[in-house]
Amino acid sequence: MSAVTVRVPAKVNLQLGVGPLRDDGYHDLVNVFHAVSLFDEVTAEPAGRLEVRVEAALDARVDVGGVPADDDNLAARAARLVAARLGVEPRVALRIRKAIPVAGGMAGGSADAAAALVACARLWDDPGEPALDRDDLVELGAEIGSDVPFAVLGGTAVGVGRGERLTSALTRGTFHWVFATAGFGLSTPAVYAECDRLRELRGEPAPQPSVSEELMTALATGDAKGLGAALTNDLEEAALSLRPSLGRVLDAGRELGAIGALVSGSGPTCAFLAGTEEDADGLARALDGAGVAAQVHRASGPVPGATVV
Ligand SMILES: C[C@](O)(CO)[C@H](O)COP(=O)(O)OP(=O)(O)OC[C@H]1O[C@@H](n2ccc(N)nc2=O)[C@H](O)[C@@H]1O
Ligand SMILES: Nc1ncnc2c1ncn2[C@@H]1O[C@H](COP(=O)(O)OP(=O)(O)OP(=O)(O)O)[C@@H](O)[C@H]1O
Repeated sequence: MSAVTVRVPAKVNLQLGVGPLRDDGYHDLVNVFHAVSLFDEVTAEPAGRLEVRVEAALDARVDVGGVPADDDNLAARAARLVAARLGVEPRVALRIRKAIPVAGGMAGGSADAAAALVACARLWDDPGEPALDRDDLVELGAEIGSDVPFAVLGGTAVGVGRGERLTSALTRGTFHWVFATAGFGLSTPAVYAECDRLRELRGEPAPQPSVSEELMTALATGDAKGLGAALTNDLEEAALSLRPSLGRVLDAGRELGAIGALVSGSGPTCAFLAGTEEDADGLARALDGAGVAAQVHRASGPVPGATVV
């Protein structure tokens, strides 16, 4: 087989309930993932050895400077895992075209890992009698990072454990989003640590999170207003504590008509829900004009996970 290209979406967390810190350094979560139409592409092509090339997607003003173009890239780790599982050498050139903001809380690195899992399995597995199915790739993804399994699956899903044990959620229709990126990144471990610190400061025991019924009902009935009201993120306070300027971005989105607003995952990207596609277009233009964000993107969800194109 020659080259395989896989398209993979970004995510926003519709509910991020953070429980106690576990002995292994992770937190128990209730993590409602939602895949949105902001895509990276990974092309895998047979080569003499494992190589990684990272570039910004055409028309995307993504700064790829901080993304490793070596073995540390999560996509390279994914290629090695698939090769080990199939008993082949990881002789592949991975070309990553990024449109998902880097270190933005939208799981860009995890998305590339998921795309590489799917692409390398397609390159190396026996098409007649595949050794690895989608579920195996979801499982392999958990060895790379907590967000990787969802990027393989896509759609909307509830993640428990550290976010890697997934169940698809019922949704109706399409939701329209606007994303405001920041000119800086936030480190995921630093944001979780800040969440713990703030809780300790208040003497507040970490709650055991549970899935929001309001959220599930809004998703199942396609109720954008209900969804906007039910969005929650336990990491938001921590992200705002580390970067108070994000508060102004959230306020601007709300004032300009968003029906829901929150920090995406560990931030710093802020996510805004609009009632209709037209509303989202208007909100994106207004937010751009307000000059509070580095970049403003329109997207919709749910969309499928890593898919061969
Ligand atoms: C913030 C989210 O993006 C929301 O989906 C994820 O929880 C983070 O997922 P991720 O980037 O794939 O994170 P991983 O690579 O698995 O873990 C990076 C670090 O984040 C923290 N981490 C992550 C997941 C989790 N359930 N609890 C944690 O405390 C830990 O410090 C961990 O060392
Ligand atoms: N393919 C990749 N794309 C982006 N970053 C990568 C990749 N591989 C490794 N990294 C590293 O991971 C760090 C976090 O990048 P990423 O874009 O995944 O953050 P994020 O979107 O905040 O993740 P999450 O939402 O899962 O917490 C980067 O600073 C970079 O050093």
